[in-house]
Amino acid sequence: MTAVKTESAPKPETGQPLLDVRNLHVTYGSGASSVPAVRGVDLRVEAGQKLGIAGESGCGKSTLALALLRLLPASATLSGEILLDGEDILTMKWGRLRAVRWAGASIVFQGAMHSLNAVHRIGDQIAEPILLHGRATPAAAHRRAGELLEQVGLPAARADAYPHELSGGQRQRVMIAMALACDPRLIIADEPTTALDVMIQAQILRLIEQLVSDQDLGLIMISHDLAVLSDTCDRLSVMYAGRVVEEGPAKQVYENARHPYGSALSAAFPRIGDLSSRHAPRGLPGDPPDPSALPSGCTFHPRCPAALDSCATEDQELRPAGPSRRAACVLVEPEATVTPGPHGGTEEARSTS
Ligand SMILES: Nc1ncnc2c1ncn2[C@@H]1O[C@H](COP(=O)(O)OP(=O)(O)OP(=O)(O)O)[C@@H](O)[C@H]1O
Repeated sequence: MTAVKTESAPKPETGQPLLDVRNLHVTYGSGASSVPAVRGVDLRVEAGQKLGIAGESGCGKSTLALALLRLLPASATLSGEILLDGEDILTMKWGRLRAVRWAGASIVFQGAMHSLNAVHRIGDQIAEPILLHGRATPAAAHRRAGELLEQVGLPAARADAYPHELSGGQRQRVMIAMALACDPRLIIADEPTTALDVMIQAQILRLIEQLVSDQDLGLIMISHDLAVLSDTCDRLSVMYAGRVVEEGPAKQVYENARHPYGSALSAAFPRIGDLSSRHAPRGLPGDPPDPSALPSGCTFHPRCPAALDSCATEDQELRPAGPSRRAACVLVEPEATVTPGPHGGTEEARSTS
């Protein structure tokens, strides 16, 4: 992985956020076969704030999550800034980066069975980052592992179990305990409830919410499911083809997306128990583009039911779309709403008030 410095954006006037990502680009490979997976993403997370990142498979969400802690393979080139408490992760020396991983920010990956080591007891696995960071003696680290298990709703005695002795939901709780082991300020959860059944999914989401609020942590939660994110998070960023195309307060983005892609994604993911006409599930035809062969103009235009002729040639930047909201669509004005139309298209309603 290569980090390339680019020109800094101006510093905000107000207090420094916990995480401030500026103009982040990630490209896999080089030359004609390069894959621009993340293209100029800006994000901010304050302590105690929960940011959801939504988008279909292939939109660059996991690449973004891994980039935040420089966990990408060597073929990835990064540029921009990732300021965690004001320190740039991209230019950090290795020693400092090792200290920041787990203790500054930690990641809960999807699929706990693959992330846990099958041949080690879970208590040892939770204690490992504590020992690696020299935070405690082996005995104290194991005591702490038991406390962490209790914090995530498991008996401390489960520390002696192997991963295969636990259910999927219990293993995900272990992953969360491990992520908390070195008292990070930011948790990045990449599809933390994928592959869990709906009841367990809800329990894990409530657990994450509780821990984040009790410990005043920042949270980035990644999912393709806009309904889940809108229930859990304060703000949402919707990604398409490596870019954020819409951002704003979570419930507003879910209920009344301004970008036709946000609108289509919210229609595709109804809330459980909310299959009213407003949120009857509707499929979004087609697939996100191959990042190595992006369409011209707005990358969503080939799938967009509201596309104008100009969308095939003119790219759109994020623009204000209401208080604390932005969207990258030519149809969007601060007072405008783009709502799903009766046939799966979108209708634009501009308020004159
Ligand atoms: N190691 C890699 N080398 C080359 N291309 C990659 C690599 N990892 C991911 N990509 C490509 O980068 C793009 C973004 O992938 P990424 O996994 O970040 O998307 P995603 O939105 O997280 O999707 P998913 O939810 O399926 O994980 C995809 O086109 C993917 O094929």
